[in-house]
Amino acid sequence: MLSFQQNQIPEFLLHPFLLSLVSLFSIYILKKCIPFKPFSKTKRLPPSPPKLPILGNLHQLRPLTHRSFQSLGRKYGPVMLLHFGSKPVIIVQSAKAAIEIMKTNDIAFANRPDMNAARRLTYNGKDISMSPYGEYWRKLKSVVVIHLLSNKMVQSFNFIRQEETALLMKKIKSLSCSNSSSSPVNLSEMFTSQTNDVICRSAFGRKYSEGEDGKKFLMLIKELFHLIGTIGIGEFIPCLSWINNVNGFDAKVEKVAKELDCFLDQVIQEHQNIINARVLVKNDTDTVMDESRQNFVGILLGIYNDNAAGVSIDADNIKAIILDVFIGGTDSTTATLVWAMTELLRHPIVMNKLQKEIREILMDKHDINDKDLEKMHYLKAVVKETLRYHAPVPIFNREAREDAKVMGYDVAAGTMILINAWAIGRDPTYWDEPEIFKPERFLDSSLDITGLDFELLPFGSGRRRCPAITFAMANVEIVLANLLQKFDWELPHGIKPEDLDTLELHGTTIHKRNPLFASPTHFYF
Ligand code: HEM
Repeated sequence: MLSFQQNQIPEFLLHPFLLSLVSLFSIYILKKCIPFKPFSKTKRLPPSPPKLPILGNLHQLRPLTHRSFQSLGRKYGPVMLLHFGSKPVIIVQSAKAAIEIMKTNDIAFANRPDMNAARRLTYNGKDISMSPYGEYWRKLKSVVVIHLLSNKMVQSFNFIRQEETALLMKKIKSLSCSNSSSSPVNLSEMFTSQTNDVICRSAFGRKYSEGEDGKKFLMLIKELFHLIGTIGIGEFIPCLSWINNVNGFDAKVEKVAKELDCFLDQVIQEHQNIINARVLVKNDTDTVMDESRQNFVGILLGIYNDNAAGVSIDADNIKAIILDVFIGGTDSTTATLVWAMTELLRHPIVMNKLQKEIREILMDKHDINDKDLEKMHYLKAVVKETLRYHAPVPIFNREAREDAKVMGYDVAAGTMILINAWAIGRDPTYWDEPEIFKPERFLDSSLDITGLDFELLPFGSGRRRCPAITFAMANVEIVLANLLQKFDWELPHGIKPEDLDTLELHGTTIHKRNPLFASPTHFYF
């Protein structure tokens, strides 16, 4: 995720020099020009750690924010009030409180916080993830849910997943044959390119991993991730907003936004040209539309050209939706695959049990389809446990549209809400031995990941939940099933399973900090 969650505190904000500088000036500025706006004294506010003037509680956060929140929550409870500079932020870290946000008061909390850089990068919030709740957002989300990511559409992209996974297996096989048996392959790198290729083909109808244009686009997406995950200091401390200008952050946002726009214009124009040319040659609009509507851009252009009442969209909508697909889909899916394989390598008994299930169901069948995956209950349990234990989007955000109450506390309109799905997934109130990776916990359980069970929220819940659960899971499952059917895996250089690191890299999506290497041996069946 969705990487739209602006939860990452920039490192420079935590730099000791800046902290002391800001603290020194803070009392002066506080007296002179910053009228703190506390909620009314008559309101019942959530517990809150002591805060500094100007910085609020920012100095108490570390780059792995989900872990900072969890440890503060142990002291201050599952609903706590922090201040990011002058901005009040409520941190939610229990399933009970999450229900009140995303079920009981879903509409009251259906906005996203408005952040300058993210807004600029998403066509002024014309995308789904940033746009405020309302008619416009509803229209866009229904376009995506009905036309791009419905079960039928996800099924129709099965051939893309199969082809790209087959290529991945071929690559691994050739590396495992050419190398000595102990030579490891970089699974992190391979998952990144498989996921990018599947999303590119679904979105654009072709891959962009080769060729100069494509490489530039993938670089731009990388920069986009970085910028969206970094909050300019001025968002929380308005009197320091000039820093974004001086340090080049604003200019960088502008440059990336323009270059992405240029690239997407080109892609849309190419698609429109194909549609026009085919109309001229065949003069058979229906056939032309059917052929061109096999990828997201084609489908969206079809809606744009039809201009049907109620679902009309403009060119910026198309571009913003496509960006959402990349921002939301690439990093989170890759991270899920890397964490799943990491845990399987750390737990050989689980890996063997999963291999047994997959090989028994498939026998000597090479191509794995959605029907085969349906039968793989242990695989589904492994994926759920991965999403619980390593929620790829550990924190997602909302904003209160009106005054509301959460667990008896008053929350003022405009307050930012951060839901720590990672901490909820490890809460001992709901989970037996939460710090242990144990897929068996899901075998006799009806808990699901679609946002109905609030102790497990990898995709969020309520109106703003992720629209791509089926799309994302289909790719994760097909890759894992193939990897484990076709290869046996071990850790390189005699690393013991318990010594494989699970260090995290901070960001909106939590990746494994060090790339995952593992040694494959081809399994003949
Ligand atoms: C394992 C993969 C993924 C995970 C863990 C994930 C997680 C999330 C989360 C936690 C949210 C916020 C939900 C909320 O606020 O309640 C979200 C929203 C979203 N995701 Fe995903 N996501 C994944 C894959 C994808 C993919 C593949 C796409 C697109 C093809 C996508 C598109 C979106 C969009 C557009 C939103 C915004 C929805 C809205 O604001 O209404 N995600 N995702």
